[in-house]
Amino acid sequence: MINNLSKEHSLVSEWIAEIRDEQVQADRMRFRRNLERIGEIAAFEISKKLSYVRKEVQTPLGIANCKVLENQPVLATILRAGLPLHQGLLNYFDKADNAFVSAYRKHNKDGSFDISLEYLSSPDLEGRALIISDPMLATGSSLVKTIQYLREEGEPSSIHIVTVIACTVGIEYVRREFPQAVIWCGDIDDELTAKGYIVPGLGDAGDLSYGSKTQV
Ligand SMILES: O=P(O)(O)OC[C@H]1O[C@H](OP(=O)(O)OP(=O)(O)O)[C@H](O)[C@@H]1O
Ligand SMILES: O=c1cc[nH]c(=O)[nH]1
Ligand SMILES: [Mg+2]
Repeated sequence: MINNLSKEHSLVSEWIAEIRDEQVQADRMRFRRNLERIGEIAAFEISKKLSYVRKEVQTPLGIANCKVLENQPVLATILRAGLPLHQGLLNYFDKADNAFVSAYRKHNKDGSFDISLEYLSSPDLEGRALIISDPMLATGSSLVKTIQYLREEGEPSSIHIVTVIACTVGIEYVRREFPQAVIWCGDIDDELTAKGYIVPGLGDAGDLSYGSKTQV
């Protein structure tokens, strides 16, 4: 299942226009904050799909019958571009547990690349709602490999994928591998370059958030 957060008119469209805009991108703080804001909106939408239990809360004047999350989700993200989006999710799911994975494109001499996964820090995922964020879903290889890796830490009760710009081919790959996962995206683009960049996309989300890195 796929939910496009800009299908309805909302501020998400305005923030996506800003993160795509090469002039606005010069302001790295705004770029990161816009990713974070989209994470906050995604958290609110996902929160409507989770389970709640009744809880009696003592107010200064009486007892209120409230609803609270039955279980806290696990928020996972992929270093490094995932960090601002993850922070947005964590701003709302403030009691969540967290998982971090390092996945990056290791470039070969012929211009092709493999996804290198070197670091994983995760709680037991058995029976938990897993919300995994990465702003760019291009070929889908990073997400697919990351989810395979994370599932070794236990089988989640549900998987939500939060991304900002998703490419059609990557969405299809992720859906084939994990038909049970729900994808939340900010916008969908159809084109992918031979080097795996989304067009029009926004460029390199990691570099735009944190600066360029030496080629690996
Ligand atoms: O769908 P895919 O084709 O796998 O591409 C998407 C991945 O590429 C980017 O990370 P990148 O490798 O640029 O690392 P970075 O976050 O350090 O910039 C992005 O944040 C995703 O993790
Ligand atoms: O277009 C793309 C593809 C992968 N990663 C990015 O940051 N941008
Ligand atoms: Mg990058």
